[in-house]
Amino acid sequence: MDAFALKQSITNELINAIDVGVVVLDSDFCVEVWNQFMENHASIKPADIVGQSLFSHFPEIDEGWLRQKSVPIFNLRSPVFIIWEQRQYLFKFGANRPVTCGAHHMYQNVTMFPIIGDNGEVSRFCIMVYDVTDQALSKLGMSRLNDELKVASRIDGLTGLFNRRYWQERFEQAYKLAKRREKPSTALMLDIDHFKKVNDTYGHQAGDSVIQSLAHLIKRCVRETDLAGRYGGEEFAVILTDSAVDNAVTVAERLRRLAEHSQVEHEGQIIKFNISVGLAEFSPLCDSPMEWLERADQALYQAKQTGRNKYCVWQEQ
Ligand SMILES: Nc1nc2c(ncn2[C@@H]2O[C@H](COP(=O)(O)OP(=O)(O)OP(=O)(O)O)[C@@H](O)[C@H]2O)c(=O)[nH]1
Repeated sequence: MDAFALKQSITNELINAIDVGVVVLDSDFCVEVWNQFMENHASIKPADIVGQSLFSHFPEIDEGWLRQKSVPIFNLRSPVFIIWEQRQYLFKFGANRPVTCGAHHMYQNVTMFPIIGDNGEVSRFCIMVYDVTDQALSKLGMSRLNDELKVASRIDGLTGLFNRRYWQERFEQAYKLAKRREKPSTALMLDIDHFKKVNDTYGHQAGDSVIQSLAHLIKRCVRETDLAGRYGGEEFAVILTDSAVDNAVTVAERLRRLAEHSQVEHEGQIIKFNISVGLAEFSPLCDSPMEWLERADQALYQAKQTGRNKYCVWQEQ
């Protein structure tokens, strides 16, 4: 075997041994080389595809798109890269381990580069297909996990409402928005009356059920665009966006009445509870978000001082 034939034979061996898809196409996208990887994954033998159009075997490949993508290979002699984040795959191959890895198809990174002939012209090009399924799934899994963690870090575990830290973050935005807009918004602070007695009489778990029950009522009464959060143990804060205090008192009264008529069942016992509510409409005179919220808190204090199981609206004096 002469040196050229030896080199040719080694090249063929290598092309078939590597765990990467190798396809050589002429300028009309007819297949010239189809390696073992491609045969294994496409279940098409080289003899059944060489000399034929790639598109006739893979109708799922967008012909116009791939032809357009390959223009720089011929015009500029530059390679082209397609990563799985842009397009999950070029060839629709099944995943190697669909059950254990959880993917329905193989994610691929693809490199296409020109093959320059003896005459210096580019009349064919090579496509290399890399199986990056594991890498893609771990990145996708990681970003899903991050999204879940982000949601979990904002939600109060007991009630499913926003926790205090996230609620405050959103409240600051609501305050800025209220400052810029003409439409009024109203802050509500709610607190369960004599809640210590509920805990002392029925136990802490029963108390938790009461808190959950009130959270459920709040979710029922406010709009999706409103901002509801668990502010402390048995204290909740709600911003009713685009609601003047006249409308907000209707919501507060509905909530108060729902609480008054609700019954929480805990280990065969029926627990009844009441709430007090403080309301304060946004005023441009509030120099900070906390000043606005403190007004609602002062109104809540007044409701507690003047009998509980009622709402009070903040007033200047
Ligand atoms: N079960 C339960 N109790 C809590 C939780 N967080 C705070 N508490 C209890 O809530 C009670 C709040 O009591 P107080 O602040 O004295 O208020 P109150 O008894 O509701 O009285 P008023 O608000 O004045 O009507 C305390 O006993 C806390 O231990 C919680 O997550 N679960």
